[in-house]
Amino acid sequence: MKQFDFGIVGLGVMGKNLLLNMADHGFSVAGLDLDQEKANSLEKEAEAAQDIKGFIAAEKFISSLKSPRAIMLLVPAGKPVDAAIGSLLPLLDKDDIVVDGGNSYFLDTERRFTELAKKNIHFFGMGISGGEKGARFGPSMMPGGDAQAYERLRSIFEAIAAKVDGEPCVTYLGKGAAGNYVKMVHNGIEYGIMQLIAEAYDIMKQGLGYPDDKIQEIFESWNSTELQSFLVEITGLILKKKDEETGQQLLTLISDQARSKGTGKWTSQDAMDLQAPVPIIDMAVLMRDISKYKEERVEAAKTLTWAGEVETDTNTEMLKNALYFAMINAYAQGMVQLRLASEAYGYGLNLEEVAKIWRGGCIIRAACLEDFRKAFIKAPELPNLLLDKEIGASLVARQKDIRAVVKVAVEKGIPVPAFMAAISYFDAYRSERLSTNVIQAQRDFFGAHQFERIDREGVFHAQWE
Ligand SMILES: NC(=O)C1=CN([C@@H]2O[C@H](COP(=O)(O)OP(=O)(O)OC[C@H]3O[C@@H](n4cnc5c(N)ncnc54)[C@H](OP(=O)(O)O)[C@@H]3O)[C@@H](O)[C@H]2O)C=CC1
Ligand SMILES: O=C(CO)[C@H](O)[C@H](O)COP(=O)(O)O
Repeated sequence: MKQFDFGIVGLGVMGKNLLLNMADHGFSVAGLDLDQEKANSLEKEAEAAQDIKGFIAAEKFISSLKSPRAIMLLVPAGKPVDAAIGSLLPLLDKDDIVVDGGNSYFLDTERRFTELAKKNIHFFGMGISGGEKGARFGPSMMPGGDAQAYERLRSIFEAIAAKVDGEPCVTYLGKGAAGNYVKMVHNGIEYGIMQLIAEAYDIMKQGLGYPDDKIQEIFESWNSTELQSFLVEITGLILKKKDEETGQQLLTLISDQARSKGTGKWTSQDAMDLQAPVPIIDMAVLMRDISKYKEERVEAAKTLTWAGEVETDTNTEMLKNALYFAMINAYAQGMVQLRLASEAYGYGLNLEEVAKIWRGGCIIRAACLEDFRKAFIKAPELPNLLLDKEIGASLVARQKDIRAVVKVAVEKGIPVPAFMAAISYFDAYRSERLSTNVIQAQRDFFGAHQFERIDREGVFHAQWE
């Protein structure tokens, strides 16, 4: 039987393209997937000269690989990785190498390393970036952990990696789960930049009222300036794409509910543990979260209306109103967390009672807690205090003042991140439509992650170029 140099488990977006890339570089490769169609499509897409075979039976796949074996997992992070390892493990031999090329949580990688080491199997995590095209024609790869095992595979990875000035975009990064950790933070930065681009788009669209073709030209031109980057480049291309059926700009038909797979959230969570402030990444994660509250946003848009132009200066009365506005938003956010925690952990919390006992004695006691209590008596299932008629009206009446305070603070260079977070949360929550459709389009462009549309049911993938 033919013996292959390298095997990949999971023939989806990344696995299939990495195998084709390896075959381009003269390696003989085999792939395993649970789905016969995917195994077939791998062979169909290969060129005659390429040495590629697809399998759906783990035994045949494993016995087709040269020993000691080199196998990479490219299956979704979490349980599928453990399931894939579980199915391979009885078939592996001492000194075989298993590389997890997916976006696994770094502590899962540490655990898997320990478990596989007991069986004398080398295991290491290697984050991979570049999406579908990167995998096919040259990704950036971030290995860490077992340095000797990496060394055995280095020539393959260096051959298939992207090159800059002749240097491959892959190098051993450090011990343990360093590879997955670096890729996690890469994705956190990715989230931050995608959110910033979406905001820049929104400022041009809503704030300056530019037509779509002008915004497209601006993004395209920015890519020839100091902003040159993959994400700016693809945004220019995304804005160009017309929907084949309606002839409209496809972006405007994409749902603004942004999906995510976890790496951005983990970046924020671990940054908090390390006391590493990453507020842009935090904001990017929470904007994807807020985007999910579509029904509430549509509802809030009806009552929490914009109050018009703001003052150019501020005074203590305005500051008092701004502080009240921001404080109410802080309570509203905490109450939403309690409601969700109650559902998730089965606490059976009654938020009216929480508001009641917080009215006195505790550090956050305040006159407004009586208003919250009344709001929850009126509507025990109230999803967010901002949706209460009286509370909402009290915020609408004060919004000009917090906007003025933030404006003055920004002009004078005074850090007011909590005031900014309050007004940003309010504005995001009262947005019937957010610019997170840009994020959904970007995710589909680079990673074939698919998107929902506003004019029909289902999930879609576009050929963006
Ligand atoms: N798409 C992207 O842009 C990028 C993805 N990644 C990461 O790479 C990994 C793979 O992503 P991607 O290729 O997009 O995912 P896909 O969902 O496109 O592909 C995963 C494939 O793995 C198969 N699979 C799942 N479990 C097993 C198993 N036990 N044995 C064999 N095959 C299995 C799936 O089959 P089935 O569908 O039938 O379940 C599917 O074909 C993930 O961790 C992802 O986060 C990293 C960088 C970029
Ligand atoms: O790793 C990637 C890109 O570098 C993947 O495309 C990842 O899925 C992106 O994260 P998310 O799906 O949460 O937007």
